[in-house]
Amino acid sequence: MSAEVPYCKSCKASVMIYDDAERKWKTAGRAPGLSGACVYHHTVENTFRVVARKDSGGEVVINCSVLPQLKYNKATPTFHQWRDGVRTVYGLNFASPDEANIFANAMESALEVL
Ligand SMILES: CC[C@@H]1C=C[C@H]2CCN(C(=O)[C@@H]3CC[C@H]4C=C[C@]5(CCCN5C(=O)[C@H](Cc5ccccc5Cl)NC(C)=O)C(=O)N43)[C@@H]2C(=O)N1CC(=O)O
Repeated sequence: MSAEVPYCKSCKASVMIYDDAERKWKTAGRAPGLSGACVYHHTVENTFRVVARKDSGGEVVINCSVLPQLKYNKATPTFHQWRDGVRTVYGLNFASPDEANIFANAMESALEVL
């Protein structure tokens, strides 16, 4: 029984990573198409992380800790973003505002209990 449990359902989004050099968003991963993004809660350590996997092939395109100081930015009703430390900026282009809200609620509740 893993101590790590989903904090929300898997949310459909196109996962983007910001390329600082070119100053543009790039689609994360090799396979095209949508991913399932989920916030996981490690119930023993009380830590959280975001894991996103491509629908086709299951490639992991996000695996990042949700640190207490994380700023989650809802840039539009369907495009949310955050910085992982100082390195990477992740953007999630959600398939619908509902999916965006489900994911955002999980992130915001995680940040409240951290
Ligand atoms: C999938 C395409 C995508 C869809 C939607 C729109 C929405 C706006 N938008 C952007 O990329 C906006 C425009 C300016 C650019 C400039 C910089 C960026 C890029 C890197 C981060 N960033 C910040 O503004 C960060 C955010 C932040 C605030 C607070 C906490 C955390 C963070 Cl990460 N603010 C700081 C101060 O760093 C940025 O989001 N930017 C998206 C966009 O145009 N497109 C279409 C395309 O690209 O063709």
